[in-house]
Amino acid sequence: MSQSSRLDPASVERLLTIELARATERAAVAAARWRGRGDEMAADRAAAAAMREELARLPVRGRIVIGEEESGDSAGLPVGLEIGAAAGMRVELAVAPLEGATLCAKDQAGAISIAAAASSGALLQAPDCYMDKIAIGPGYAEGVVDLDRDPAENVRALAEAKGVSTGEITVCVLDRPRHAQIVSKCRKAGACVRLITDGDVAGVIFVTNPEETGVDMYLGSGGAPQGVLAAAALRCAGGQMQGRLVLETAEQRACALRHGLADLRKKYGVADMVTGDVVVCVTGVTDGRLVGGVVLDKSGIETETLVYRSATGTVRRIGARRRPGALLNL
Ligand SMILES: O=P(O)(O)OC[C@H]1O[C@](O)(COP(=O)(O)O)[C@@H](O)[C@@H]1O
Repeated sequence: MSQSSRLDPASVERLLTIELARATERAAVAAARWRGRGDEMAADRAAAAAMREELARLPVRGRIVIGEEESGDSAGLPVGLEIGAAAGMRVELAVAPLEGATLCAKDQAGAISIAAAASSGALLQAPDCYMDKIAIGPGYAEGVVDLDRDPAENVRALAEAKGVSTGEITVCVLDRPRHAQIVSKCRKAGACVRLITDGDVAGVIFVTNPEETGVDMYLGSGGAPQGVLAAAALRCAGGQMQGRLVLETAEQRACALRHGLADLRKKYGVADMVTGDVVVCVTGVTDGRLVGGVVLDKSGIETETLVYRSATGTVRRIGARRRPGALLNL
């Protein structure tokens, strides 16, 4: 009998908090070797291969539901891949071995490695399309902001709920031409807009800790798979999020239907995107407001990882230091 089959699901889930951290740590270290080298693909590939090796050791029967689109790379992490060492509990995995590949390639702040594990059927199988997103942190009444409201109205409602002026609200937005309206409306309402060039998973997660990150609200469209990863973190750390798929092509619509998403205009809340308990790990690749980046030097390798667990709402910050050369067997 394998070890995992002797463990009850709750114990497996607790074990996953550290085992999953190993996977994001290892991917982050692999990606960090490519920081500033201008090669996004190489950084992506290195992170995926490293994460795959570590996920293969998980004491579960895992299946990737959010991952890479079919790349044909045998070391990658495509959607549908069955992975894990044991024949025990079935687990769904959502992964972005390197989220913010451009940030990594340019050695800019905010590149992370992220993975989430949940029980079978718990994660929304978002197709590879955009998602319109709005998110705020914990402690507010449900519905204080809404995806279908004007950005200025959302800024005013959040300021009122927070008991501050709109000038004290900071909205994080991906710096894209498609967001020009959102940016100008938020600014006109008096809010400060923090533009990020990439990495909206971290952008959304910022709202869970406004004291540290300075971000009260996230607005705009980014990847739908990234939306599910961010929702998983919010399921653990608290906060509200709404997301709606932006299905522009017939292929994307067909893919959504194949994944069982019958209502293509549905506004998903956190609990719709992640319906059960989840564990989420985020390791920094480059320095960022959420986590510090990998430190690689003669004396060793340091990583910083945030580990979120929805069952208890625990958020751990794990700093790890390894001997030089310990890279391949973290
Ligand atoms: O660059 P686009 O097309 O606006 O897409 C936005 C998406 O790209 C990212 O900025 C980076 O994603 P990658 O790491 O896959 O390049 C995401 O965080 C975001 O959801």
